[in-house]
Amino acid sequence: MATGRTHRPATRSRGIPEATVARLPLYLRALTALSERSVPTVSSEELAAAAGVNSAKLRKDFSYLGSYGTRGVGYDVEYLVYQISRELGLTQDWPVVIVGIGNLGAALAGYGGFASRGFRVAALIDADPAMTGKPVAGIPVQHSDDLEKIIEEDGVSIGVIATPAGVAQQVCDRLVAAGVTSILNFAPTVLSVPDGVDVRKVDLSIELQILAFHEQRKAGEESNAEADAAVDEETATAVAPPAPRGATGGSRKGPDGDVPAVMPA
Ligand SMILES: NC(=O)c1ccc[n+]([C@@H]2O[C@H](COP(=O)([O-])OP(=O)(O)OC[C@H]3O[C@@H](n4cnc5c(N)ncnc54)[C@H](O)[C@@H]3O)[C@@H](O)[C@H]2O)c1
Repeated sequence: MATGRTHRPATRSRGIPEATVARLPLYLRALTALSERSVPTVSSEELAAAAGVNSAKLRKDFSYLGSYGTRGVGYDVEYLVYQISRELGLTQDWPVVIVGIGNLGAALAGYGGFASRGFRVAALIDADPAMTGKPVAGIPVQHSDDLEKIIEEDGVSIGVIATPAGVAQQVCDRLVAAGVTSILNFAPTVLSVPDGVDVRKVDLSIELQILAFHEQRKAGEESNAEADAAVDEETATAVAPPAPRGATGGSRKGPDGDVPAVMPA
């Protein structure tokens, strides 16, 4: 089994911080939408809002690209699309293999967003012999015995793992040994890779768990607020002086006669 770290240093060789690299796809997505609407320029504030990023952070990020915009005009949308695409290495075609063509792998194979962003699905690989030759999203599935040959022939450097967790490390090791240097891992397990190999992990259940945490906290805040209001109300009732007899609207008739009105909290 391969050993080593799964993370790169915080900055890349060209001095762009990893956090900035992680935001570039967000800018690109927002800019692509503007470009499709033929919007020629955009202010840092507008683009930051569209990308869900703080505008000062955006200006700092763009300074790493050498892009400063024009005062009063903003950034040239088409040029920024080109600059960010170039920085992310999207101006070239990236053949990708997907390993594990079950529910998830098949859905990923059919996802048009890969191709439109320059990621060509070069091969679909699965260990189940019954799937060999069957087309998924128009691509025939190939058997995992041929994994090394497929990677070499297609010059693949990016592999997507959508196998069960128990075999993910073994699949990862084979991908890496065959020359893959970037892995997108959907299996719920931590992969160990040698230096020089990048792993990105996608786990929707972790995202849901984080949302659950926030939901719980919001619910806690609401019930605390309700409890506080109830305590305030009780305190107010306890200290409220009896309403003067005969005060209009300040008393109501109960079965035992006049009942003191509750003071508003
Ligand atoms: N990250 C996420 O958000 C997310 C979401 C859904 C599923 N998953 C994970 O993705 C993986 C796949 O889920 P699924 O629902 O598609 O499962 P699935 O059982 O439908 O598909 C798994 C596929 O992997 C193949 N396979 C098994 N061993 C293999 C090997 N050694 N080499 C190549 N192929 C192999 C199987 O034949 C099968 O076709 C699981 O690990 C699951 O936990 C992750």
